[in-house]
Formats: sequence, structure tokens, C-alpha cells
Amino acid sequence: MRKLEPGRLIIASHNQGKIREIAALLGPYGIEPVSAAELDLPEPEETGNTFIDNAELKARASADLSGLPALADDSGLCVDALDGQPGIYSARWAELPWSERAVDPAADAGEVKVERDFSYAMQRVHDELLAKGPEAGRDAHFVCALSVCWPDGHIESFEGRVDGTLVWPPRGDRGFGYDPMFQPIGRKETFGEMDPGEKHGMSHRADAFRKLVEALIG
Ligand SMILES: O=P(O)(O)OP(=O)(O)OP(=O)(O)OC[C@H]1O[C@@H](n2cnc3c(O)ncnc32)[C@H](O)[C@@H]1O
Ligand SMILES: [Mg+2]
Repeated sequence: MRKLEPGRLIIASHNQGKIREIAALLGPYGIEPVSAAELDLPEPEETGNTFIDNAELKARASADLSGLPALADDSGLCVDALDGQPGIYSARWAELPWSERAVDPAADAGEVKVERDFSYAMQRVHDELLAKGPEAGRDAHFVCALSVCWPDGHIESFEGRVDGTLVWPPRGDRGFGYDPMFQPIGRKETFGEMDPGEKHGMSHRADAFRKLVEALIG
């Protein structure tokens, strides 16, 4: 297995929440994270059918364009009672339907860049669970696939997972995405309420990272 040398590593993501977490997880290893957004690298279309497929295509696109090794993360929330949805469509569930979009003309015209609001996506998860009826369970898990691609095309991928329960209403504003509605097993706080360091100790991203570090760094 190829080792990841200290030095610059592209973080092939345009999600600030993820970039923040990945930079914190990489902190101890002498690796300097550079975000794809900083280098103006485009966001490839996520055409894969699995988390790993999508992580690999994002890592490959950034490594090809930058000539540096690139790390991509594809992740999402899988709800048992919804047959694993939203899954690889977790980011896409946060996209408002066209009928609800033109509220802010400046945002609609692309003049302002707004941080993605996940209240709509969380509401959708909640509504779809309610539609399943009172028997539908609240079990869910997050999955995180991490892929490192080198400029010569060599690629290594890892997957992590954390199990939990969905709560309603959402609680806390410390994480990102679906964090406020996800309570990991054995804890009273949601990921949205937790200290970021605590989330890094138990999250799907931390689980995938442990595997990556063991294989590529340790
Ligand atoms: O593809 P990039 O540019 O990395 O950014 P993205 O936000 O589009 O990321 P994904 O395609 O991997 O979509 C995953 C979505 O799943 C959600 N998600 C992933 N990890 C999460 C976490 O730790 N906490 C909460 N939500 C998470 C979050 O809403 C993400 O937008
Ligand atoms: Mg994405």
C-alpha cells in the first residue's frame, strides 16, 4: 500500500463543514490541507452509485487537475425505515424544488453564495418517516467514504460508519448538514449539540479516517 507523504494534500470538497473536520483530523500528521475551492477546482458531477464511487471520482478529478494528491469524502445519512435514503443523495435532498426557489432574487441569480440550509432536508426526512406510519423506526447511520488519489492515478479508499437514532425537532447548531437530528447510540446529545472534538472521536468520518491513517500514514 502506498504511503501518504507529509506535504500538500488537496481536500476535494466544496463543503466547509467537511473541510473543517478533515483539516482537524489531519492536524497531527504534518499534512497541509488545501481546499479544492481555494484552487478554484470545479465540482464534478456525482454520477456514481455508491459512496466509494463518488469519493473516487471527486478525488480523481482534483488530482488530475492539480497534479497533487487529493482526498475526497463522500458521505450521507442512511435511514433504515426509508430503505437507506437519502444515502448518496443526502446533499441533493437539500436542494429546494424549483417551485420554492425564487424567494431571494439575488440568490436565485447566483449573485450571492449562501451556505446550504439543511432545515429543508431534515424536514423532508422527518415528513417521509411520518408518511411511513407510527411503526416506522428511527434507526439511522451515517456513512463516510474517503478516497486518496495520486496524480499518477493510483487510488485508495476507506469507509466508515456510525449508528444512531433520529430525533425531532432538530437540536444544536455546532455541526453541519443533518447533525442536529442525529443522536449517536449511547449519547443524549445530537451531533449538532456536541463539542466538535467529541464528534471527531466517534463519527463516520473519524471511523474512515482511522482506517486511512492506519493504511496510508501510520
Ligand atoms: O461533495 P462535496 O463537495 O464534498 O460536498 P457535499 O456537501 O456535496 O458532500 P456529499 O456529496 O458527500 O454529500 C453528503 C451530504 O451528507 C451530509 N453529511 C455528510 N457528513 C455529515 C456529517 O458529518 N454530519 C451531518 N451531515 C453530513 C451533508 O449534508 C452533506 O452535504
Ligand atoms: Mg457533493
